[in-house]
Amino acid sequence: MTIDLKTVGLVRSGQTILHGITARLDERRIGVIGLNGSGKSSLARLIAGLMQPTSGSILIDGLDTKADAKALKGRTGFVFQNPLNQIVLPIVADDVAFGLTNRGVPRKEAVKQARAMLDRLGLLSLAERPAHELSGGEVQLVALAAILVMQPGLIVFDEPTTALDLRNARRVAAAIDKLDARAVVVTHDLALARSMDRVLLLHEGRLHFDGDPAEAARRLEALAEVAP
Ligand SMILES: Nc1ncnc2c1ncn2[C@@H]1O[C@H](COP(=O)(O)OP(=O)(O)OP(=O)(O)O)[C@@H](O)[C@H]1O
Repeated sequence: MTIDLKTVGLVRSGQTILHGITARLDERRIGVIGLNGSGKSSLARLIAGLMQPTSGSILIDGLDTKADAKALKGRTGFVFQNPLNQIVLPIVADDVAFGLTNRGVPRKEAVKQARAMLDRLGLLSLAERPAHELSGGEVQLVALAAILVMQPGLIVFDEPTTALDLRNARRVAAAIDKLDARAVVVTHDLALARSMDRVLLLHEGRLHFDGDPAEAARRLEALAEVAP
């Protein structure tokens, strides 16, 4: 799967949030880092097709996120920064099955697939638990299960380890590492960023650096020092 960013620009409420971002991404794990407000979440949402660019275009395997939105539906998953917003049904297994039933898979089969996915992530013990009782780390992993069960080719994560302790952050990082799907990961977690194949560093809506993860992390540290 290739993500082709072609001079992607985004203007919101008269403010330019992204300035002509161009990159052709073929790697399996793409990190996106930058200071607060640099445009990371906006870029992630554009790649996932949740918003449309104001100028330029984004092609996923040659399909335009704007013109071919219908064809791309279901191919890309998005894991939100606060995955509690993503949970719609009270019991974990039903929630993980929700996307499948929505797609027309019979409920029994959908729940079976959901339980298998929870099992794969080592979360089967959570299947019958009320979702609102889960810890932050468990919610993050359940949200990931709900996306994975849909078998998207690309998963976009918006700060997946924020608010997680080291153990759960590592579990999420390991789950991302094991994915069959491609991943775009927005993160402030430099250990997670360093584990990616390629990292985009955004600064004030511009692509400040694109390439080696360790170098991207070093450049971010340099930006953090000079930032007011
Ligand atoms: N709908 C909007 N209207 C106006 N400005 C917006 C809108 N959405 C985002 N912005 C602004 O765009 C800039 C980039 O926001 P974005 O959420 O993409 O940054 P980010 O790099 O993900 O930040 P953070 O690390 O704080 O989550 C910010 O200055 C933000 O205030």
